[in-house]
Amino acid sequence: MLTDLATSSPALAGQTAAPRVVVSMRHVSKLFSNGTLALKDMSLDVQRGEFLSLLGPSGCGKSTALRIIAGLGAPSTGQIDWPSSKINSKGLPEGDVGFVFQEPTLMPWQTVWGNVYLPLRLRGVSKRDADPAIMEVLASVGLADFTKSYPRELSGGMKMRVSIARALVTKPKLLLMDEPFAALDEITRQKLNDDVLRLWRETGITVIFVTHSVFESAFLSNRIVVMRARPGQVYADLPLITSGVRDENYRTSEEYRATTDTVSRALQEAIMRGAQAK
Ligand SMILES: Nc1ncnc2c1ncn2[C@@H]1O[C@H](COP(=O)(O)OP(=O)(O)OP(=O)(O)O)[C@@H](O)[C@H]1O
Repeated sequence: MLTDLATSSPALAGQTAAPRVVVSMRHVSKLFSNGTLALKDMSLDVQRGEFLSLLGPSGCGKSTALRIIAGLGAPSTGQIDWPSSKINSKGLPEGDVGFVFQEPTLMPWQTVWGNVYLPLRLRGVSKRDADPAIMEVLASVGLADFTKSYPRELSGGMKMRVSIARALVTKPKLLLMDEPFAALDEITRQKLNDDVLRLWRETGITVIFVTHSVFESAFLSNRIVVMRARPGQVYADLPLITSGVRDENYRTSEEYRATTDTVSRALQEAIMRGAQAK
């Protein structure tokens, strides 16, 4: 029998309430000052507990959409709504959003502990009070034994784990990830995919994950939003159903292969539409 991955998540199993919208893009367009229309009339409701991938060709506006959701850029027209969050004076849900970029952007002069402390320090939390949360999140990403290490002593994958821990230490409701594993080798990438999926299941956090990779999006997501370019828009919105846990066996299953076929086709169509609009 087919089961939605979200309902097989222990963190979500007890949540019987109707899905709630965490963030909503309403007719968002973005025209940059150089005349590039990066997004045109993009609307998207992200439901609580979803693992949603934004997939699309280079330049279709994935990062622009994510940055607008994060408040790192304003829409030219349209708006972002946070129906289930308290909003601060800047129109943002204070403390409710974590961001992981493609580059880990760690402070080289700080230890792993010090880097993960940053968001709590900015909120005025003392080192002593912050320590339990930092140790917990570092354990959850497998770095409990590296608290005193400096970034230069870590591998690329470990640096990315620090970046994820830093984004999670404030326990945000929504985690935004912009091609976080694109620069990593395939084995490290698969391991981090497993870890992110486990963290998602354990915490019930909502994730928006930007990627170019059909395989990565099909492995991780329970919803894939395929974007087309020129202008950036939603081309297809694909709910993903899986019969069980997404693990090593799933990677080689017929079900995964069929899913990647479907997603690849949608992406090819989206690319063709973008090319026709050139
Ligand atoms: N600050 C900016 N000023 C002008 N144009 C920009 C700016 N940022 C992005 N763009 C343009 O907007 C379009 C969308 O860019 P964006 O980075 O959002 O795409 P993307 O889908 O994330 O691409 P990629 O997958 O290659 O990272 C591109 O044409 C890009 O050149």
